[in-house]
Amino acid sequence: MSVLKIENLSASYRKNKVLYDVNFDIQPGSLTGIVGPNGSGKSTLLKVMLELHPKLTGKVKFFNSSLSKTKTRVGYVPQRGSVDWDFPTNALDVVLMGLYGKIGWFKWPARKDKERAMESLSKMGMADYADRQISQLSGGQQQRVFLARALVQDADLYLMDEPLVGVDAATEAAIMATLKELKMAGKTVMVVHHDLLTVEEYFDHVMLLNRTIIKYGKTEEVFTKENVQKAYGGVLRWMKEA
Ligand SMILES: Nc1ncnc2c1ncn2[C@@H]1O[C@H](COP(=O)(O)OP(=O)(O)OP(=O)(O)O)[C@@H](O)[C@H]1O
Repeated sequence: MSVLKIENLSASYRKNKVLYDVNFDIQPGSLTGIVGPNGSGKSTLLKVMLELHPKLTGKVKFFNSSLSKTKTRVGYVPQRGSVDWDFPTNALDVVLMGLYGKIGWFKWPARKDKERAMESLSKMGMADYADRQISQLSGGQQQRVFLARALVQDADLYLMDEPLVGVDAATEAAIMATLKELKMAGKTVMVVHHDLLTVEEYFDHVMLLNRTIIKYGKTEEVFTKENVQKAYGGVLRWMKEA
């Protein structure tokens, strides 16, 4: 069973081609770190797959089908900075949005939906903040609310854009524990990640990206000095020698 298969994908912003010849078939049940230098197209890759930005060429298949037919099985955690946090809503409502695919946009959430959303907030240590306006949460708390929203959706594939950026050590540990639980439950998780020092500890698969796939596969096979330097243009000092 294929979870996410990409063929010959390319995309651009106006005339600036930022992704070309992208091909991969994600290992089901894997926890993959998407790693590459700034501007290498990591966020764009997620957005194009999720049809938030148009592709120029290529095929994107979720569960051997289209995104529109599999939407409730795909969870997305966007970059925190890409969201309007002044939007007047509270943490619980943000989490309830994760259920809308299932309960329908114009239906009032039932008590059990609220209970599920509260459970998910509790799991991320955010139950006490359910009624708090999202603009009044710290960055790390906002990130936890996003994770709670993804969890309540109970998707089979999660795409997360830098969930660990700007969070403290406790939040990072809580988020990583959650991602590992998702993996243990048989879910597939892909995470845009910046910290090369934690790649081996956190991810069983790595996708090295620099406008195209430099290498994708098991961490121990792919995350080598040679491949990482290829992805980063050879300017990177290999951290293991430091
Ligand atoms: N909305 C946009 N309009 C025009 N160009 C864009 C836009 N968003 C991204 N780009 C450009 O596309 C390229 C890829 O950007 P993208 O955000 O996908 O990279 P990234 O790997 O996620 O970067 P980072 O690690 O800095 O978050 C960059 O050169 C960027 O400047």
